[in-house]
Amino acid sequence: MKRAALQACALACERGGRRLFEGVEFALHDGEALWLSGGNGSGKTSLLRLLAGLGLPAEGEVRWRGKPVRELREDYNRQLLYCGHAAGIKDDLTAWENVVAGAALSGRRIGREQAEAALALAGLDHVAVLPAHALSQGQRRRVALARLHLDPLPPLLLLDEPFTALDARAVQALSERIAAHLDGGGMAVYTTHQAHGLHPARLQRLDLDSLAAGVAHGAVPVLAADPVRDMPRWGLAEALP
Ligand SMILES: Nc1ncnc2c1ncn2[C@@H]1O[C@H](COP(=O)(O)OP(=O)(O)OP(=O)(O)O)[C@@H](O)[C@H]1O
Repeated sequence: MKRAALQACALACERGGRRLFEGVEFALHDGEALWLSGGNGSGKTSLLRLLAGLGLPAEGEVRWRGKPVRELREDYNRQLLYCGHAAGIKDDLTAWENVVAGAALSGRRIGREQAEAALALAGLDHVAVLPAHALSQGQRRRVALARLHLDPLPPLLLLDEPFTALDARAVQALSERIAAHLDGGGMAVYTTHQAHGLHPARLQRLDLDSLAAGVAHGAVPVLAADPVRDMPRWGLAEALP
């Protein structure tokens, strides 16, 4: 059987002296997506941060192609793009400078031209030279997500509420970009409370509420025939004008 690219092995997480979850297990292969679900405060962001190597688990470990990520460090960092919940945008930088700075955080050097091209694909070419403090919440979010339009993408996308504050067209563009990444053998782990246009053929779901209630032990495959089970039934097509 093919070896998993990303593996969570009996992960436990504590924040503020409280155990948020334990026994988190999943194996993600090339071309697969994992949807982290759960209510506010269930630990989705905390889990994503562990997967990004931004924190240490209380127990267990994260493995990348069979090796613990704490040993791989920078090598692992180059394999992923983490887009956090908070936009992570610096107010005094322009939109394009923020894209350059965001790429640098993932160890990538890009120039203004590349940053502006990514912004154009995110539908933001008209605000590239504006300082971030002059942008709307949705535009700031799009600036943060513009890194997803840089080629080549690293294999693993870790996306915390990527659809928040985006309008229907931006949700669609982002969904298409992620879908193309998955079709090309990439992977995505994402959290969302929202309806979106992402219907990956190979999707697993890890519900942190069920885990906390002791009714689940790890990620479960979501049937391709019903990929957005338990999501609001209205679809993106209906949301678009
Ligand atoms: N730096 C921190 N120090 C202490 N506690 C924290 C810290 N960060 C998060 N927590 C706590 O950990 C719990 C889980 O937070 P987390 O952000 O992972 O939840 P979440 O599932 O992503 O929530 P949401 O859906 O609201 O974004 C919360 O109770 C939160 O208060």
